[in-house]
Amino acid sequence: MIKTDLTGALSFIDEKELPGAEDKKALTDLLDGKIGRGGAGWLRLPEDYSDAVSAAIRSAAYQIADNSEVLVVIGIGGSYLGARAALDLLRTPYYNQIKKRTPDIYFAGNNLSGEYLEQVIALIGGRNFSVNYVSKSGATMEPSAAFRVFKNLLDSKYGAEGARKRIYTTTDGEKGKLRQLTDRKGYTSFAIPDDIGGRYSVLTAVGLLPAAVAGIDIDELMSGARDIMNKDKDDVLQYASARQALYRQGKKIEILGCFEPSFRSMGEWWKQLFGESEGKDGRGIFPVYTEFTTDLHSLGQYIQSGERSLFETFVSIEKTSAAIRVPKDGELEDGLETLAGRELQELNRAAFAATKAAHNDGGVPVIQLDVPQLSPYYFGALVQFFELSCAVSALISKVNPFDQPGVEAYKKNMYAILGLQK
Ligand SMILES: O=P(O)(O)OC[C@H]1O[C@](O)(CO)[C@@H](O)[C@@H]1O
Repeated sequence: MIKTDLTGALSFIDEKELPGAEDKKALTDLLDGKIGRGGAGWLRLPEDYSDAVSAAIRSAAYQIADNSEVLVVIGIGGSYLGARAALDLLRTPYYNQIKKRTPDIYFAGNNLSGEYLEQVIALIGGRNFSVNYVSKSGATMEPSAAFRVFKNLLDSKYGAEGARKRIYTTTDGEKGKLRQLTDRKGYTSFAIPDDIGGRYSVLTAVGLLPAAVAGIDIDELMSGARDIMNKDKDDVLQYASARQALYRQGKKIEILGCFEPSFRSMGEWWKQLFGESEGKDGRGIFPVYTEFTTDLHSLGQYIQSGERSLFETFVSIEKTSAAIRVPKDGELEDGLETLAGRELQELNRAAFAATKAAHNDGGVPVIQLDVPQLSPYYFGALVQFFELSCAVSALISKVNPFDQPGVEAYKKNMYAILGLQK
C-alpha cells in the first residue's frame, strides 16, 4: 500500500512525538463523523460503491463509445482535474471487455480562452461527439459558456433530440441550475452528493464517468480507495502531521514532485485539493507541483539554494513496466558513452535518489510517498490517501477543510466588469 517515509524530514522537525495527540484526534474525529459534517461525504464513497453504481456508469460509458469518437468533458476545478489526472495516468486504447477503441477525450470549460475552445472544436473536426457537462452548482461561468457552445454545435449537427441524447450531466442531486435543466431536458445524468465538494468528488461520477469512457477499470480504482479506508491510517496521519510540523518550522511552501510525467495532472488536482482546503484565515501551506527531472533544469537552482521556506514531497513510483534502453551509438562523442545498454528507468531512479539527497543536503526537508505502481487500484488509493491527509492536515491547522469562501472575490469583480448579475 502507500507508505510515508519521513527519513528525509525528521531532522527538520522540532517535535518529540509525530503524530501528536491532537493530530490523532483530528483523524478519529473526522472518521467518527464528529467534525466535517456536511463536507465529508467522500469518506463513505468507497463503501457505497456498488455493482449498481458501477453498471450505471459503465453503461453510459459504452453508450458514448458506441456513437462517439470524441467525448468533451466540460468542467473546471474539482469538476475536471481528477478526471484529467486519471486519464493522464491510466488511459488505455481499448476496452478490455468489448475490445472497442476508446473515444478521444478533450476538456473544455476549464478556462475562458476563445483560442483554446476553437482548438478543441478543430480537433473534433467532423467526428461524432458527445458531451459530459460536469458542474455541481451549474452556475460557473467557464463551463457554462463552453456548454452553450457545444450544445449549440450538437443541436446543429444532430437536431434537438439527437443532441439531447449526447449530453450527459454530472451535477447536484436536487437543487442547482444544471439539475433543473437536466430534469427539464431529460439528459442522462449522475448526481454529486450534497456533502461532497468539487475537490473531493473524483470518486463520484465526476471522475468515474470520464475514466470509464477512457477504458479505465473503475471497479479496481474503487477497490484501491476502499482498502485505504479499511486498513490502518498511520501513513495518512504521518503525512498530514509531518506537513503541519514543517509548517510550524516556517516551511510554508510544499513542492510535490514526481519523476513520471504522467503524474502532472495528478499534481494539478492535488494543488486544488490542498490549496482550497488549507489556504484560509491567513494560514496555509502553498502547494506547488514540479515534474522531474524536467523542472530540475528550471527550478532546481531555487530549490537547492533559494529561500529555505520550502519542503518537498516526492511521490516515488516503485515499479514501472517500461524496459526501453539507451542504444549504443559510436557517433555522439559527448562523454556519455557509458549510458549504452542502461535502462531509462535506471537513470530515472538514480536521478530521484540523487535529487532527494542533494535537496536534503541543501536544507530542504523531504517527505517520500512510496506508491507500488501506477494502476487503477493505486490511483484510487492515492486519491483517498490525499483526501484524508488533506482534511486531517487542515483540521490540525484549525481551518475548515470543506469550504472555499475566498474564491468568490474575483467572481464578484468579474460579474461587475461584465455588467452581469450574481
Ligand atoms: O462544479 P462547479 O460548481 O462548476 O465548481 C467548479 C469549481 O469552482 C470552485 O467552486 C471554485 O470557484 C471549486 O471549488 C470547484 O471545484
